[in-house]
Amino acid sequence: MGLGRRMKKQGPPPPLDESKISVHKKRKAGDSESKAERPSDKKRRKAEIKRRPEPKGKSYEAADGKPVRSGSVAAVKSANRKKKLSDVIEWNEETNEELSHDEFEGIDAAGDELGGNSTDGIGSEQKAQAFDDESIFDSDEDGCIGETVFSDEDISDAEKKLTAANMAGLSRKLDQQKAAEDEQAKLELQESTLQTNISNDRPDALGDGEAAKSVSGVTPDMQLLRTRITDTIRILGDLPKLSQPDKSRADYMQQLLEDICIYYGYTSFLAEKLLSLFTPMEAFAFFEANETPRPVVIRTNTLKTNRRTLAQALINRGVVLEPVGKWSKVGLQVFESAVPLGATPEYLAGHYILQAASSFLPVIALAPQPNERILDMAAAPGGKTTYISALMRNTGCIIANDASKARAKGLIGNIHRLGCKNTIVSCQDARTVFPKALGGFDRVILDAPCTGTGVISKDPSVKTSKTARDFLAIPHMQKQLLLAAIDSTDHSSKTGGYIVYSTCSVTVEENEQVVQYALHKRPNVKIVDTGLGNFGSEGFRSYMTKKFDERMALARRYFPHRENVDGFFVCKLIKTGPSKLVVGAGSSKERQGETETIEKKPVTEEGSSSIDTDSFGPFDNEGDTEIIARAERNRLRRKGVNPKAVGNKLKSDGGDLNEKADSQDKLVKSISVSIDTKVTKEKASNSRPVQDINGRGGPKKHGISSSTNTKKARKVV
Ligand SMILES: C[S@@+](CC[C@H](N)C(=O)[O-])C[C@H]1O[C@@H](n2cnc3c(N)ncnc32)[C@H](O)[C@@H]1O
Repeated sequence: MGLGRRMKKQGPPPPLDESKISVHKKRKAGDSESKAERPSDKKRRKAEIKRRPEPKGKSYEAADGKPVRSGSVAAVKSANRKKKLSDVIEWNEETNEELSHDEFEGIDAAGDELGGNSTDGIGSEQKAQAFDDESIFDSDEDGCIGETVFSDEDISDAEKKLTAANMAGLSRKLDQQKAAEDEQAKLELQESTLQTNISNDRPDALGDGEAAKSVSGVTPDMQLLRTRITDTIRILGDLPKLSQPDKSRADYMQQLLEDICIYYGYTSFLAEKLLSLFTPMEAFAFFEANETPRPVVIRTNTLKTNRRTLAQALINRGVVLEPVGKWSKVGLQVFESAVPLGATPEYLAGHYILQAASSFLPVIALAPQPNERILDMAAAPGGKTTYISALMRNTGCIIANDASKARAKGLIGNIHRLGCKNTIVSCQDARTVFPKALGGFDRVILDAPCTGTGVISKDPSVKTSKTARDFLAIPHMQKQLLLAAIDSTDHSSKTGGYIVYSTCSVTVEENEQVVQYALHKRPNVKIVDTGLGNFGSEGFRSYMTKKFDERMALARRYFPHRENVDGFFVCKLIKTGPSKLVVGAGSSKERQGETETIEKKPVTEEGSSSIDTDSFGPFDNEGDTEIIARAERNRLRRKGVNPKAVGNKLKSDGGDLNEKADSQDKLVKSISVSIDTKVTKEKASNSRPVQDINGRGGPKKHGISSSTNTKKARKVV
């Protein structure tokens, strides 16, 4: 379905709350947009609170741990919104401080933009630095020096003009929003009058009255079911006062679980897992948020344009949009579009990519620097790869890997469309290839394959398709991938040594537990601040009976009902020493307490190398020829041809294949040499050791000839 049609059908998505509450907008008293939105928000909250009678003096706990008035999801939403408001204001104020003196100052060359300090480090000092970097890396003026930028900051003339042009669309959006809210308030009012079982102080959510019969029928009455869900949540919020004397908390939780499964269509396995992450009231808000689409967001490709120019071009085509929020200077939120966003001339020219807002965050946390070697382990379709490339201004080298051939095609398409020239695509299982064939990266991003519990609004099939087995197999793979990511990182990188782990899932098994496992297996890494400020919530330090590393709070969690973005987890690690591999359990080496270095650190010109040549070579041409000939015989057999009948030809083919392999060798060698030259030139300015794309280089004194490297490159690239 085209985007335009989707939006027409569903109406405009609610804007990212965060974008509505930036300090800038708050301060602008005359801003019609912020003026227009606040009363309607208030009205909705009022309507929500009004329709649910609250027992006097009772309070529930919101996510921030502060008590809120009981009885309404709106109360939790409101409390969370307030928390977010204060968080964002705090963040924005901090950021503004940074911006006030240097946002657009001193930019006289594209590279300078990235030439600042690393965002990375630890603690508050690091945080401040990270904000600095945010303002440096993520700015709009890339490649468009001298032009006014379209940004959230007070470059108001440009923004005013743009907003004026956009005004009609934005007010239409507000009208629609208001109509939707009125409709919702009406529905909720009707719903509250239907609460037949709240005739006294103790709602009978577990009773077998009419309501219970209606919801347990073949076609349950969804309205009553919803009412029972809200009643149960209310009771769970004040069990001593509201519960029936003979019913326990477990009874109510069981009822809630069953009702949620029926109402929203989850398997009880998944509903229980998700329910366990929140208070019942917040869980309800989460399940509700999964029923509505997140805002459509596009990311400006700063390799080709800037946000203001892009916004203007799209507005001229009838697109209603506004900046995504203070935290990004490249995102635009689209409310309405007269044209399909995936087919505009700007899209085809690579001026933007459709990308969920939360998917920007791992890249911001990665904070790539110019001229670095970066590995994107699971890259397709390339939203993050292309963002990294833009932040590096097409310098250095990104290895964009994905195990899926089909998805890699999309990745290649995006890389070409967006004009990324510092990227090499490989299609391998990252668990086996890295760091065996390639290692020593300055930074590694692992946006891991996951169950997708953060993107249920996009893919509702997750509600029923994920089984207990998935929650064993997928975290297992994530753990393997994260260890490979760590082992592929150069701990002695002068500019980096960082790993970012992210998923679009909200479960603990795929997030904190995976990171905890990696911390246990690799004591040479520790968690550092993501540099994402207070946007999002802290990672869990404990879950049920499990306790995690104290620094897990530095990881960030994002939820659809809190930040109005896809559910996401982002954790940043720093590698402090080389990886050691304890050889397989029970092996003689382990018994002797020996360890083996597996990190493929780049070979420096001066010498020191940690390369274990035995583990990946040498390559055997004769052996290869035999394997190729055998494969050919099998292929012929499958086609029904007797290999012996073409025996002689096959022999000569063997020769041909040898020649082919040789000529391929030459070709790859020349590619390798040209990349070598590129990396050498770029690295020279950083006076870093010369490397080839394998992360190695230098003279043969380490026992690796350049042709060996070439063969390895051929295997991977
Ligand atoms: C969450 S998606 C990545 C999205 C991507 N980072 C982006 O921003 O566009 C996860 C990807 O991991 C890939 N994948 C799954 N198993 C893998 C493996 N063992 N090695 C490398 N990639 C893998 C999948 O094909 C999928 O494209």
